[in-house]
Amino acid sequence: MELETSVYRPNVAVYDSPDGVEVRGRYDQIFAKILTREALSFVAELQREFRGHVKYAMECRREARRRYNSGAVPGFDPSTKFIRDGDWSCASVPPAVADRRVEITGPVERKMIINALNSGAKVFMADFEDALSPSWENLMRGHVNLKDAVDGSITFHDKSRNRVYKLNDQTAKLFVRPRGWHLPEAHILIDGEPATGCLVDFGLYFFHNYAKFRQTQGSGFGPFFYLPKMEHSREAKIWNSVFERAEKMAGIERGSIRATVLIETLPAVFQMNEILYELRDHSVGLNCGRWDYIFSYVKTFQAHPDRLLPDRVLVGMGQHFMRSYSDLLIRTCHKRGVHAMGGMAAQIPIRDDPKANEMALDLVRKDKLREVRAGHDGTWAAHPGLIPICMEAFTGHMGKSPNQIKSVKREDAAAITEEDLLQIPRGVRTLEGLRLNTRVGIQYLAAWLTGSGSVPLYNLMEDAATAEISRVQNWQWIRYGVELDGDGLGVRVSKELFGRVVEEEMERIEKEVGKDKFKNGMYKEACKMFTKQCTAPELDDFLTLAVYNHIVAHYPINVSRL
Ligand SMILES: CC(=O)SCCNC(=O)CCNC(=O)[C@H](O)C(C)(C)COP(=O)(O)OP(=O)(O)OC[C@H]1O[C@@H](n2cnc3c(N)ncnc32)[C@H](O)[C@@H]1OP(=O)(O)O
Ligand SMILES: O=CC(=O)O
Ligand SMILES: [Mg+2]
Repeated sequence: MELETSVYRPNVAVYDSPDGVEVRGRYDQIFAKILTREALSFVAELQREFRGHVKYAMECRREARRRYNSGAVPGFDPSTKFIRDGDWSCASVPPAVADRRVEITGPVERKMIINALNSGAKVFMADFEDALSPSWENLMRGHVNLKDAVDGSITFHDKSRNRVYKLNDQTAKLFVRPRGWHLPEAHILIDGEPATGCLVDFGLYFFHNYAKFRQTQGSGFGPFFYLPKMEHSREAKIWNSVFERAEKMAGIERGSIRATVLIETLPAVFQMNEILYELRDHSVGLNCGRWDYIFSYVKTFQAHPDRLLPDRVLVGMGQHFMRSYSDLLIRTCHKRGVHAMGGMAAQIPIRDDPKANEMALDLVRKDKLREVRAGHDGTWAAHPGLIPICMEAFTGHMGKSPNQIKSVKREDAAAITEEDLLQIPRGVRTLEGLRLNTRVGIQYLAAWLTGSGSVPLYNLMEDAATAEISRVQNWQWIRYGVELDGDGLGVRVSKELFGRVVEEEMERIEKEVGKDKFKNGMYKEACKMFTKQCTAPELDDFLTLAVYNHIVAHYPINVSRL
């Protein structure tokens, strides 16, 4: 089916919502097929059952933050040592997803979904998180797209190129990543309060797709999910209960739903066993979400001026704290019988410069070889053009084995300590680092405000996680007036210096994107927001949460009911 959303006609119809549920987003007949009374009732049930738990978990995050801000550092929890030391395993891996050597990721856009499913990757992670700007239109179209993808009818007609896209006979297995616990969905009010974004994402997707998915993709299992940005196992416990609730509603076996948790916050690295334990009936492993992890390192240590990061480009997987995290993740997953997934190299193909392209591909190749040799069972690709390289690295090492869960134990990683996981990254800080953060942060935010959650910038993939690093690093450097020691000039970062950098980088952006795009895009608004966040006395928790209201579009309702 081709997706054609209706032309907006104000106030002609409203969604058929159950009691206590108010949909404030634009009405569209196509969206109404997703926002059915039954599906909304399911979302409302989830919201009512779990909102107290979610609020408590968010309060615990704030409490932990207060402790870190008073000088504490995260570490292993003595009270859950029995879980770390215990002899237990997760449920066995469903055959449909035993082989996950290359997974492609991307936002839930129609053409991207078709391209990703056809890409030759084993898995496609359809993203409502880092790669999506969660506007009402993006979210609802995303659900329509996923439903069409799961039932196999999805097509897309690119009119400018007169090209029709449809699914191949063989496609990647679909995983869906709902938003993190922290993000509200302001277009759906439940009992007068914005719904929890991830419960909307999960609830709508699950409700409409579980039956078909299990039949066609999961060989009796599924649906499959990726779970982002958790900080503690109590958050995994909520997800486990959500899954059990959904399985009960659907009348399917407990343990049908499976999820891979991204370890992408610093506190969560100390909770990997505990997270797997909570989800042991529903787990298919952990993934190294390296970009959010770096962001989280800065956020966790926002009040620790002795733990400043060097230039963003220097914080890679070669840093001791990053390597330790990846090694410990592999050991933990394999001990518990599940996949240890690698992460995303940020390089993407460079079409107009063969030499630069070869260098970019070589960086990806090296990153993937490092991952597979370390024992990872699979990895992420940001772009279809990277899949052959990722495949080659993983297949070259693993051969026909679907994964390395049983063959690579990494017992040596048992010796990794809290100090290893927290070791301060090494490297210099430069004015160019400050400039690049500023240029990337502003352009990313401008894209996000106008509906794109992942964009190519300076030949790299940028999304919410990578842009967060730019924001918090600028904040940290300004807050502590750090010396730019890589320039040899002894310059310290100040609000004044940052102000000049912003002005100059805005001029550069205008030159690079052209006057028209600069005028019609939201660069000036993005600049204001980004500057405010970088110079705020208190660090905002999330870039996207702080500016979310700018993409909320409430439509008046109740004029007539169809
Ligand atoms: C830190 C993290 O969370 S990582 C996970 C979240 N981030 C992501 O998922 C980012 C995914 N990647 C992307 O969004 C894109 O690759 C971008 C934005 C970086 C670059 O996209 P583009 O500028 O469209 O790339 P480009 O023009 O080279 O695309 C060429 C073709 O590949 C397709 N393509 C590019 N990336 C993807 C993808 N990830 N999935 C499916 N198709 C893709 C394009 O749709 C285009 O298709 P077409 O030839 O049929 O028109
Ligand atoms: O979600 C992935 C990350 O690196 O962040
Ligand atoms: Mg992430």
